[in-house]
Amino acid sequence: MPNRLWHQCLEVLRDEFPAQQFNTWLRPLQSDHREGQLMLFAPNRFVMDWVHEKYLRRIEEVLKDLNGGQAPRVGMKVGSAPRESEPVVRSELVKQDTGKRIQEESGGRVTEEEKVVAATSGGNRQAQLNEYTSNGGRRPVQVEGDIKHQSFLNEGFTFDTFVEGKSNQLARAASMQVAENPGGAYNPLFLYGGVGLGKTHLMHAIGNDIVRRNPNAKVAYLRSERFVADMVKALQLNAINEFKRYYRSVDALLIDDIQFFARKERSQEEFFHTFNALLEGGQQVIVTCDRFPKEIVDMEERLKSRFGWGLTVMVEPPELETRVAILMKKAEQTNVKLSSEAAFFIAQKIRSNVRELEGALRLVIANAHFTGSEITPPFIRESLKDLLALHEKQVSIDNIQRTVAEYYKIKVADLHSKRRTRVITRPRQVAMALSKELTNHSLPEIGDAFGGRDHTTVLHACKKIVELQETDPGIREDYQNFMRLLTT
Ligand SMILES: Nc1ncnc2c1ncn2[C@@H]1O[C@H](COP(=O)(O)OP(=O)(O)OP(=O)(O)O)[C@@H](O)[C@H]1O
Repeated sequence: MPNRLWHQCLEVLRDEFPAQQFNTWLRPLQSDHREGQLMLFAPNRFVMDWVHEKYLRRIEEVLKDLNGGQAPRVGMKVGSAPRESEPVVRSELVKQDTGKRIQEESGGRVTEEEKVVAATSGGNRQAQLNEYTSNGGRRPVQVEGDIKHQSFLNEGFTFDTFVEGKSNQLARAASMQVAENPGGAYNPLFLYGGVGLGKTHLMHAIGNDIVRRNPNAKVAYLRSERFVADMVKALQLNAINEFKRYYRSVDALLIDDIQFFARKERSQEEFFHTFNALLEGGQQVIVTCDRFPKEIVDMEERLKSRFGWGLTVMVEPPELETRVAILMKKAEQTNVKLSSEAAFFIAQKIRSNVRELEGALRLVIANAHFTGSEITPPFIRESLKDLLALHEKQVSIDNIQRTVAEYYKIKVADLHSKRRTRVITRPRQVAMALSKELTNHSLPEIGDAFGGRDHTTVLHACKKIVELQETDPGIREDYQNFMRLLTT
């Protein structure tokens, strides 16, 4: 039966919850609606428990409203929806494979847990938790040769050296869980987000922690290009079976920047089978990417769908306090005294990503060493002169207007015009708020740049956008995208 009801419910929830929460917990759910019962399928036990605890009540309310005041019975299961009832939803919603297909592709063994939760009735939570424990034994690991794959891990990237903030809290917590219990509830773990935000760091931290807990664990870390190169070499040398055996023998496979698999069909195919074999064997897979799985272009649907079976978590750009904390931590690691005033000054100037933030700090420290100076805001301004000039040059009002117009598919001239329809005023307000945040122009200067508007109009726009970011997940997501587009 078509899942129109669930589709409509998702559309409502999409507007109610922040994009990260929606993408992590609600978007991956599949549904099957028949005979007055709506069954929701979660990719794993953890997601099921979380949804059950945090969102189910709201889901039921929305369904009731949408269904003319009559709530369907709602159940939850770990697994995939039967094929014929896959959701007829907007293309970007996750569409996953059926249990039947897994069975065929994984040689007849279904690995998912099929325990049903009486989702509506509150149920006995302890009993539920007890029910979810069976996931098959871990396959004994055989490793080819004596290659020490741990050596690919950067030992400096640990949980201890990773600074927690609102932007990475969930990703860090999930990563720590994976390190504690590899091959367990979050398999695969899919970490995504913009460049230089700590995805690789977290991935290594997991690998390092797995090895610390179990020195015999075989952890393979590699960037996706390396997987491709290894495979090509194996094909040339007629050694593809060894290649397969090797990658299927590890306890944890960590693949960085999976987006580079785009258009590499054979590699995707090979990875798909490796991936299945590992999940089937209870071995951990961790993947990082610069975007949400569904948004990766030129990647096979079945692979993208498989990424969503475990936990998909976004790493966001760090907010000011986290940037300050990161700088303090990095300075401490290099035994450099950095006042909070100095850290704050750098963090305010460099907003793009952590890699740039580190680069700026390195530059300041090196200059301080050479000149024997104290690290003060004027000294920092001088040391980072070129870098800041570059930033200021890049983020001009012009640039903001072009980016915003392109994003919302309107003309730059519309932003200057007197037109007051919603499709124009909202982007105009967003562009004004961005100009205030990212440039040093005054309110009257910004007003001038938007067709000679009064500075109070600019002020109103800035307030409005702050307000909307609190209440409208769509605007919040747009704004974050702009910050990323304009500052990285
Ligand atoms: N929260 C954090 N605490 C401490 N250091 C961090 C944090 N986030 C990022 N870093 C540091 O920033 C640098 C860049 O991080 P990393 O290489 O993990 O980024 P990434 O998200 O994998 O980027 P890319 O997509 O370009 O590979 C690293 O040196 C890392 O240690």
